[in-house]
Amino acid sequence: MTSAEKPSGGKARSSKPKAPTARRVAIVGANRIPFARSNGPYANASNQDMLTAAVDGLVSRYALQDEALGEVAAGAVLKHSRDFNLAREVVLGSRLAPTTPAADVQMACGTGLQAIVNTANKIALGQIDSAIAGGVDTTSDAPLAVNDDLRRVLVKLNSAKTVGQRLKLLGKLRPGHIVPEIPQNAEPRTGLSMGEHASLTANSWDIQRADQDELAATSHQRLAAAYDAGFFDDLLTPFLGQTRDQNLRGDSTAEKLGKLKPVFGGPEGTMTAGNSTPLSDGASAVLLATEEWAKAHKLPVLAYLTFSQTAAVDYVHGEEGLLMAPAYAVPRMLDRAGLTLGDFDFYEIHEAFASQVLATLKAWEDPTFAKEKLGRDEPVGTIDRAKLNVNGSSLAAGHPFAATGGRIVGTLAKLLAEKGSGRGLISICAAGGQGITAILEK
Ligand SMILES: CC(=O)CC(=O)SCCNC(=O)CCNC(=O)[C@H](O)C(C)(C)COP(=O)(O)OP(=O)(O)OC[C@H]1O[C@@H](n2cnc3c(N)ncnc32)[C@H](O)[C@@H]1OP(=O)(O)O
Repeated sequence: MTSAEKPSGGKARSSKPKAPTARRVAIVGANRIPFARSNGPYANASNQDMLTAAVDGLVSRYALQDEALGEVAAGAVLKHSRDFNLAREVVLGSRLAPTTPAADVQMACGTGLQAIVNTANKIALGQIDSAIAGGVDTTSDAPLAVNDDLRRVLVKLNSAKTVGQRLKLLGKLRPGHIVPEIPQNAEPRTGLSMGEHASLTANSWDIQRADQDELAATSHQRLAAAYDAGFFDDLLTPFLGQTRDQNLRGDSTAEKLGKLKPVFGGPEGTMTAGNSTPLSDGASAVLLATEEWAKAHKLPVLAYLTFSQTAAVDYVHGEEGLLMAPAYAVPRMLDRAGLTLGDFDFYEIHEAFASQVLATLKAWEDPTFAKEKLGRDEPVGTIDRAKLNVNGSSLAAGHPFAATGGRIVGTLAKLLAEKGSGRGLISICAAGGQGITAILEK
């Protein structure tokens, strides 16, 4: 080491450098605002407003006023350019100490869980002791961009030095320049919407309409029952008058859902507004820490985050469905954890579309998928449906993209805390052909 490389302050330390050690990562708490339908009660709320409400809900519940956490990590799928580091803006607008560092995360619908895993890894490696992680999304306040031609003129106008230069540039403006670029719920590389992609997958896996409607009705019924039982009382902060997820219809039945018209896949399609998630607004946040931090703050541990995995599929050149990456991520994660698909008390599979959940379950049960796609002699396994999304999921709650990970982690951590022991599996599909999964244990 040259003298210039020595740590400031003079002598190099004599003590042995510490090797990074894996520490247990505790889920200490979770909070979200009720989810709302697009252009509903949160139509005038921004991503910052909603995520700050979710974070400040944790601050109130766990007495974190002026607390400097190790990090806040969060993101949004759709966000304005003013929110370039949305997480940091949320810290500065919250009641946490402004000295809490913050990082922005983006992995489409995997954003919330990816933010949680990022901070969990830092806690495990001894880099931080506590964190809040989560996500937010609004389809009501989606950013509209000016089109490229107008942008070029405006940028040049900003640096024009003379009146003549400005007038010349203004003379280039055409009526078509004012047409904004509206964000599309579509894959940039295929131009197909998430629903159209899911419909192709539903056809290739032969997913029946009646099974999709049954799954959607169950999601509504279970979420309504969980609200009635008070399950969400300490997981939710009311926001703008909402105390429950606005999309929830506890009286949903497969029969009623069976009457809705197809919205994806043409007139013969099986996917409807009832068995697809609605466009939604909302935010969620999760408090993670070491066991020592939790103990020092006199906070009980709900559950531990023990494993996570990501996977991606080539939906552009290959035959694989856009939202099928969890079918690969889960078996990989099970192998790393030394577990089988049956070794869980709860399964939280994000319901982007009922058909997508059913296609994933079918892939895990399929010997050909196991052999040809996973290189396994046996299928991954079958899930006991009684343990799947026991308190409802995205079809009923709604799906503000980046907020779904925190909703699921909070729900599962509380389920495990109530049970007192056990293990839960989380699986989330994401745009871009990606998937992220995790295991929580108590
Ligand atoms: C992004 C990622 O990274 C990964 C992912 O998660 S992919 C998933 C991303 N999310 C999406 O793509 C969102 C997809 N959803 C949509 O685009 C829209 O919600 C949609 C096109 C499916 C429907 O939109 P819409 O037509 O505005 O729905 P909406 O008007 O609310 O409902 C249509 C009808 O169904 C009815 N309906 C909906 N849910 C019902 C239920 N549970 N029970 C009974 N009826 C129901 C409504 O009452 C309505 O009936 P009327 O026409 O008689 O009023």
